[in-house]
Order: sequence, then C-alpha cells, then structure tokens
Amino acid sequence: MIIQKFGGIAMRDSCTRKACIRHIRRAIRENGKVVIVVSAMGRAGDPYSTDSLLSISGALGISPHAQDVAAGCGELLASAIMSAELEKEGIENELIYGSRSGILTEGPFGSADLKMELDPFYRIWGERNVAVVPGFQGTGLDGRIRTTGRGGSDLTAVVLGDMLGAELVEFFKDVPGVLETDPAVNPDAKKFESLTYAELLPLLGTERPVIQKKAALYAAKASVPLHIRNFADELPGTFVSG
Ligand SMILES: Nc1ncnc2c1ncn2[C@@H]1O[C@H](COP(=O)(O)OP(=O)(O)O)[C@@H](O)[C@H]1O
Ligand SMILES: N[C@@H](CC(=O)OP(=O)(O)O)C(=O)O
Repeated sequence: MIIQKFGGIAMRDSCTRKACIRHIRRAIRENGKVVIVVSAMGRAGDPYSTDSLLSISGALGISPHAQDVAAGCGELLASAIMSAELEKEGIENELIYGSRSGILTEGPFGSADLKMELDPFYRIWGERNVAVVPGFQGTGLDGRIRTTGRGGSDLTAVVLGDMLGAELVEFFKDVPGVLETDPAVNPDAKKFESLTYAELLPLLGTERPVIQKKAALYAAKASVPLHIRNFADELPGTFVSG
C-alpha cells in the first residue's frame, strides 16, 4: 500500500492531472492499494487555489471558522475532480471525505491537529483499491471543518501513511526532489538522492519549504519513509528515511 500526495501545481489543470494519473496507474500496478491525497488546484490567481478562495472576501479574516470552511472547499473540489477523472479513465475509486471519513481535526481553526479513524479505509479495501482524500482538513467531533495549517496536505499524507502502515509516502511537486536550496533562489541547486530526517529538517526553515515542517517532524518521529519527486516525469526524486 502506498500514499501518493499531489500538490497544488500537480493538480493545477487537466493536463497536469493526466501526469498524476500516470503515476497512479503505476502505483496500482506496483503497490496494489493506493491512497491519493490532493491539494487545492493551483496557486494564487488560479480560481480554486487556497489563496484565491481566501481572497474572495476580506471578512473571512475575522471569522476563523468561516475561513476554514472556505479554505477547505479547495481540497474538497480537487478530490471530486480527481475522483471523477480517475473514473473516466476506468480507475474505480472511493472518495473519502467529511464526517464519514474518520479524518478528524481538533483544536484551533487554521492549525488543528489531525487524527484518523481507519474504519472507512478498511471498509473500502474489500471492493476498491484506490481511495481519494482531500488533504489539509478534517471534521471535528462538533461537525465543524478545521484545517491543519498551510501546506497541511503533506501532513494528511504522512499521518495516513503512518496509520495505514504504507510502504512509502510519495509527494508529487514541481521540483525534482529536495535540493540544496530552494531553486527559486538558486536555479543551480543540486538534488539530494537520499536524506535522513535529521538532514531534511534544517532545510525546512523557509517560508515555503519543500515539505511542511510539521509533516516532516511527524514522519521523523513515526519513521514514515518519504519520496519527494516531480509530478511531470518518472525520475526518482529524494528518498527520506531514518
Ligand atoms: N530545498 C528545496 N528543494 C526543493 N524545493 C524547495 C526547497 N526549498 C523550498 N522549495 C520550494 O518548495 C516548492 C514545492 O513545495 P510546495 O509548493 O509546498 O509543493 P506542493 O504544493 O506541490 O506540495 C518548490 O516550488 C520550491 O520553490
Ligand atoms: N492548499 C493548502 C494545503 C496544501 O498542502 O497545499 P499544497 O500541497 O499545494 O502546498 C495550502 O495551500 O496551504
């Protein structure tokens, strides 16, 4: 069983999602069961990205609950689109979301903690090999949507990988892997083929790190093996383990 997390750039449009579906087909062939975690589609300026949803009204800034509901729509929509496009390609899958998903978020709006109840996953495995999950969010015991903080789909993927005992958690990004520095700052930065968690963590101090720091800390603590790679090709990226 493998977790595959597709970030905002990988999910941006039907063309980039076709590349994602190629990775999903390969994972079904090689790993059997696949849990797909998706982020909201695109970046600021793209209509359904997290930043665009949050900019619809300045009033969202004064209501943390309303802000989390608005932000959560991005991942919900992305999961619906991915599920439908997989179905169209003949890949049967189950959408796992909302209060029936067992994906529980508790604590403050905007930076909630994530917990999982796995029954919904075990229930589908008898019939389907592929689950599609919106990242970044869950539902509290009070029925309210809470998000886990920016970059939080990475955390959803890592926590699911830990709880479901996945062989690997793959992250599909717009970079070939973890580089010595952010390529937006230094285009000549070299890629690491592999890193330990201890080597990865100091590289995550920037405003937009290659993987969410909270997710990397969780992976280190629970020894969840990671593979950070480019959605647009088949090349190996950076493997991260103990
Ligand atoms: N050391 C690094 N190596 C690679 N990318 C990095 C690094 N530090 C920061 N980044 C940035 O991380 C971005 C990928 O992370 P992110 O945008 O959160 O991915 P996604 O939304 O696809 O999950 C890259 O576009 C890159 O600019
Ligand atoms: N969409 C959320 C959650 C997330 O993890 O996104 P991405 O995988 O595109 O970084 C955000 O922008 O913070």
